[in-house]
Amino acid sequence: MMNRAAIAAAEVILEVYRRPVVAMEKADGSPVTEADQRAETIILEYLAETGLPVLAEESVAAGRIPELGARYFVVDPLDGTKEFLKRNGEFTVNIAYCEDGHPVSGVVLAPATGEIYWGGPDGAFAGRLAGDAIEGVAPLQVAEAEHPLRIVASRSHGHAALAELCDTLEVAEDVSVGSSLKFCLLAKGDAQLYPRFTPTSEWDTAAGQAVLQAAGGVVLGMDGLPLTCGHRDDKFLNAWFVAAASQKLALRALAEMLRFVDA
Ligand SMILES: Nc1ncnc2c1ncn2[C@@H]1O[C@H](COP(=O)(O)O)[C@@H](OP(=O)(O)O)[C@H]1O
Ligand SMILES: [Mg+2]
Repeated sequence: MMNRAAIAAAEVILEVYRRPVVAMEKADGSPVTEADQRAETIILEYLAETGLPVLAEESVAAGRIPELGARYFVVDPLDGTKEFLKRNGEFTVNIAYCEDGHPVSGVVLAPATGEIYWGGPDGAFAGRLAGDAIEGVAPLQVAEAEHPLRIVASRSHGHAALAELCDTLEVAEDVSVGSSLKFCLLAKGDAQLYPRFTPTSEWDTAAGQAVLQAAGGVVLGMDGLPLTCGHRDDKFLNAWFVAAASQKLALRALAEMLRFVDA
């Protein structure tokens, strides 16, 4: 059902993507487009069948914050709006299902390329959209190889500490990519580490986290525990985190990242 909702949202996003796009500015200064809003409306229609609350980026921006119980969805209808506006294809539809604050399952779909990644208790999978169908479905599994280490980072939100971390951890290659596709690169074994030094919201990470966890990876906050959702008092913002192919690698990176906290 989450996959169907994401596919329907992707169709609307592509329709907008094919014509000249006009960006508006949200209250927090970040860009939003007609695609973000229309995609979210469609996803909410699909998820309404479940009767569960939905924490969704554009609804929250408009002041519609649901009362979250133990089970709810977290939605970013268009993650990587900056990449969407740059027309580089690196934007995604994200839907996660959470229980007791933990992302349990999720889907990340890149409309421009048709790549779809999903994961949950039954494992993690990737495929490619062919109309409404998904073809070439294959299981996802992280690749833990620690040397050479491949690191992924935000294309639009870098941080000075990243260069130093790359030196310390003997990183072979660093790849920049927009949006939650970074989690998917780890899930499919193309990279091992995604350290995030700049803020994100829960809807930017929940679906990618579910996919990565289902593929054998981890997403840890600075306390060394898996990231959790539903933090209304923090305005649903995540602090720094690290996503990695293994717990061991995540903890090694965290030890380095802690040196930069408040630096
Ligand atoms: N200061 C900030 N506070 C909260 N989230 C931020 C932020 N700066 C960037 N982000 C988030 O980072 C996302 C993009 O990630 P990346 O830089 O890895 O591509 C954006 O998603 P949207 O495009 O959905 O707004 C946005 O939510
Ligand atoms: Mg986002």
